[in-house]
Amino acid sequence: MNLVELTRATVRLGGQTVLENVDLSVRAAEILTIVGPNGSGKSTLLRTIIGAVKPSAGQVVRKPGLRIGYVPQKLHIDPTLPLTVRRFLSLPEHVSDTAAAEALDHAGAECLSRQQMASLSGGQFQRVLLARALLSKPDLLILDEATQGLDQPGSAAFYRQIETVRRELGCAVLMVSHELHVVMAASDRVICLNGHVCCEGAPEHVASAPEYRALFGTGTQGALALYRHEHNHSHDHEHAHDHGHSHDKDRAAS
Ligand SMILES: Nc1ncnc2c1ncn2[C@@H]1O[C@H](COP(=O)(O)OP(=O)(O)OP(=O)(O)O)[C@@H](O)[C@H]1O
Repeated sequence: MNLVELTRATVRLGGQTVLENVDLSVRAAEILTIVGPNGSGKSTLLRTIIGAVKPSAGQVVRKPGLRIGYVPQKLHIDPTLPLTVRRFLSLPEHVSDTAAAEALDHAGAECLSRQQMASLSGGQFQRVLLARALLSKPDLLILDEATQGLDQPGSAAFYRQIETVRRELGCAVLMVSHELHVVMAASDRVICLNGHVCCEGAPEHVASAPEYRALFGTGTQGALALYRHEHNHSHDHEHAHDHGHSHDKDRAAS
């Protein structure tokens, strides 16, 4: 069974139709990315998937017992508040030292436990938010513009960590980002949204679809061509899902 299944989901907010007849499935262990221009309904779609927004028509079915981990865009913490990473992970519910250490380890933040939240860099802060999302051992990890404010190497490193998380924990990942070529290269499947699903499929397929080009132009073609080339020559790499050329992807991204 798919983790989440939307069937002809329509969402109206404030008298406006934000999503119309959206069909979407999230499959186990896949990395699925939603791209779309500003105001195209990406955040609303995530909120519908989580269950925070109810569709006015159509259906949303979540796998029974589905555990969702959510990494927000940002979280404001009063910089004058003394709060270590370890204590932050135990808010609002206490977690064991072992669980906290494991989550930090998976998020690539194992050495941050004793640091003050206020002293973290943007990239370290996002990794701590990722660790917090992993505490619930999610089947589905959702990231909404989780690299906003990070520079390009920082974002690329964060997406590499997401690929590692998926490989180590086997969770599905659903993300929204404006960094089209970086996230698309890291995805198994891409959905292009503009109130409705314009097109979907493998990153290469979406990047060359007329609907996608009409919305975003052809700016990502070079990066995706490089990605496809590397992908086709990845036989000597270790993991089917770890395309094994993250550095090439970073280069493509820069
Ligand atoms: N609670 C709400 N009430 C009324 N309108 C809303 C509400 N939430 C979102 N909208 C409208 O729905 C549309 C889609 O918003 P949404 O935030 O889902 O888009 P988005 O693709 O995530 O945008 P961005 O890329 O700018 O973050 C916008 O026109 C927005 O004004």
